[in-house]
Amino acid sequence: MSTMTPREIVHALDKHIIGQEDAKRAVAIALRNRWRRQQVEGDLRGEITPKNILMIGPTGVGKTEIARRLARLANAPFIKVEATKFTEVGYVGRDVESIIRDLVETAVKMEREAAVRRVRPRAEEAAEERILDLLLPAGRDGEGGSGESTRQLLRKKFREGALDEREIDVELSSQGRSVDIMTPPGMEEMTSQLQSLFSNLSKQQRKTRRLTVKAAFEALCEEEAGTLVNEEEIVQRARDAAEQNGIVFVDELDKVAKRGETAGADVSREGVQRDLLPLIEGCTVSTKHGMLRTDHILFIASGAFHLSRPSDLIPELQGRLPIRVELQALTPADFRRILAEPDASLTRQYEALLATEGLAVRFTDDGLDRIAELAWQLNETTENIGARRLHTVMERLLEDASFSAADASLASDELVVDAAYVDGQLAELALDEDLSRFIL
Ligand SMILES: Nc1ncnc2c1ncn2[C@@H]1O[C@H](COP(=O)(O)OP(=O)(O)OP(=O)(O)O)[C@@H](O)[C@H]1O
Repeated sequence: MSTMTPREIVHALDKHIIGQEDAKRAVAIALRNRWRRQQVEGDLRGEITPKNILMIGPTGVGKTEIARRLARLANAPFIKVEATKFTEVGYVGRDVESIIRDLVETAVKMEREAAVRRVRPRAEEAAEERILDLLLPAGRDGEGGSGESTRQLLRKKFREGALDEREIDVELSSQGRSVDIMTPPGMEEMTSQLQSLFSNLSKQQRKTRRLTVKAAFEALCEEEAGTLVNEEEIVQRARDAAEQNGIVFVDELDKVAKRGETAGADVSREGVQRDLLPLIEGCTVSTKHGMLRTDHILFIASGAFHLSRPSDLIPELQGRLPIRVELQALTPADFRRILAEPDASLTRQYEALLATEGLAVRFTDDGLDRIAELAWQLNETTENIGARRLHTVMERLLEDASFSAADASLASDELVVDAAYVDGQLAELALDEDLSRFIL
């Protein structure tokens, strides 16, 4: 459970998301409220339910990003779903309860990774012994002093990496490889039952494989870690994490809101809202890992609400999404900041990628201005896809450099991306509306 204060949370989000202060504040409060609830004693704690959030704003302005980063900060199980992907119960399609099943799966995966990290040192020790056994079969019989000293010598060599490339035969269990089973949508429960049946059947199989010492060590570490972790504990922790900490992001909620003029015409959309309601209000969902209560899961719904309004949602759902935040459309100035400021900003990513080829890319101030302006203009003239436009523009801008960076004959080992370079690469394309629709 995160103990960060709302101010600290917003500060941490600032490292990744430009602007959108209202939305950051809202999610920061929601996260802090979880910690607050844990401090409340007695029955009242169970009564306090999360205040779910409705984010309203055009596409590509950071709605998902804020929720995803929040979940990462809180180390909370997180899933994103699109409301339009679901169909009313009774119709062919995915039913909304699969959201909760997927959330638990995510939580199990997170807990398993954490458990494996915790037992890793012990797993490494055991794997090292098994490697030494394989390299020195005689040592296993305890040949006395000399065997032991050879073992120590090998151990030293192994730790120094001197044996990494040597090949050995190692016996590994083939457990863990899950069988993919296709069942019609809506039958996820059956899939998971069949899957566990098959994985039980394949459990005992062991296979000998020829691997390098390095690869064998990794494989043995995984196998040892598998025996050291406690599956029941993992599942229990995962269920707790999903119930108490889970965050579900429901995108495109506006698309299942009925519009005034077509009221009644689209029963199934309203049906999806009706099905979502119990999850948000708090119900029990049956999952592979047992029954799960949804009362304390935080729901963040989002949508552009261009054609419909939040008031077009069914009243019960409106009541369950009491916190409304509007995200602003991004300006060229925001684009410029998104390019350069976040911790892993696009410019930094390209700099790092091309640096591996010995090419130093430097973005000048006027270069960044120009990229931001171009991307913004393209959103205006073609389709507005928000900050996602920066990805396509940057890819195109640096395509030549990416292609030829590995050439030994490169004239210079520095590439200065200034306004002139940007214009040279993109201006012509950007002016041609038809062409840019396909390429940028
Ligand atoms: N305010 C912002 N600051 C930094 N990066 C942003 C911002 N807005 C969007 N981005 C970047 O743009 C991409 C798309 O944003 P995001 O997924 O949050 O869109 P969205 O608002 O949820 O849209 P949609 O409703 O279509 O899913 C992300 O990769 C993110 O890095």
